[in-house]
Amino acid sequence: MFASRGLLRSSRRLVGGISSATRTYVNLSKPSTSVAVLELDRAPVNSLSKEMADAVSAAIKEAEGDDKVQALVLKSSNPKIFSAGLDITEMNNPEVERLEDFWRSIQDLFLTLYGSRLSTVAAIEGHSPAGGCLLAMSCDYRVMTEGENFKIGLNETKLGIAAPYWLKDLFVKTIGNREAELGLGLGKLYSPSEALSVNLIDEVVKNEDVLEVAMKEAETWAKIPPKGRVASKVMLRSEMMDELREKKELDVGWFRDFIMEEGTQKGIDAYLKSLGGKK
Ligand SMILES: CCCCC/C=C\C/C=C\C/C=C/C(=O)SCCNC(=O)CCNC(=O)[C@H](O)C(C)(C)COP(=O)(O)OP(=O)(O)OC[C@H]1O[C@@H](n2cnc3c(N)ncnc32)[C@H](O)[C@@H]1OP(=O)(O)O
Repeated sequence: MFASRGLLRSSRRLVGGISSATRTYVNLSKPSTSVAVLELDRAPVNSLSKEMADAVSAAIKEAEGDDKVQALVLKSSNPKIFSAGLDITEMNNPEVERLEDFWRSIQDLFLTLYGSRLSTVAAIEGHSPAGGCLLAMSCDYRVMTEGENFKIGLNETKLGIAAPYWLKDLFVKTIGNREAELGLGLGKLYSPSEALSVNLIDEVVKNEDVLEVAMKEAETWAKIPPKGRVASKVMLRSEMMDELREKKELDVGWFRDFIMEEGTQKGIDAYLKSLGGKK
């Protein structure tokens, strides 16, 4: 069971020290010996394009490459938006090859974050729909800023699309089957207090406290001896990860066929135009 690929990843290939390394779309820093902070920084809404997904995966691997680092806080440079989810423009009238590569990058990001040897704490600043919720649910602990207008959840059905089976599985694991049926079917977006009540998040805090609370939580996780902690994480997460690894290309095909359908394209186009009322 412990042989699950990905978790307990070798760090030999990876860059060692992290000193406020800044790269496109993400900022990686190490404010304490054992905790790294990965800031999502793709204006205006931290949507996940292929390049953004690749940048986040690379930064997680870089943090893992420092043997002293045991925990990672995932935050946003935007205090009102953690992540608006997948970059919808990637799915709007796409080139097929690019669409498939985009999906592989999203799969890899999920496998990298969900399977990280690091304890991961999401500091959810503001909105976190769909792919944003995926990022948050892939972490070990979730702290969200208060404000009932902020929303988190899986709203895919409202765009005329469906969450892939592995995201559905993650949702069920996080909030249970009945609430997932309601949440997925209705494309429900939860306020912080609602999200807390269904265990989609673990804590609601004041905006100004979110990073401090997340850092404190990360320090707590970082103190747990890693051998047992990582082995426990493998036991809890490897089955889902192994299944996706086996079905990766099948899943790419399902995604491509679903997105390329004329009806899906009409729905995505209409949704994109409604956003901000500008497109
Ligand atoms: C059975 C087979 C299954 C196959 C699987 C198929 C598909 C499922 C795939 C994966 C699951 C995950 C899916 C997703 O993540 S889809 C994305 C869902 N996200 C959303 O619905 C959020 C949309 N955005 C918003 O609601 C708002 O932008 C906000 C986050 C609440 C912020 O609001 P605010 O008022 O501050 O900003 P604007 O709305 O004015 O937006 C500013 C600017 O950004 C553009 N934008 C917003 N979100 C996205 C996005 N996700 N992708 C791309 N672009 C986005 C918006 O259009 C504005 O642009 P403009 O040029 O007009 O300034």
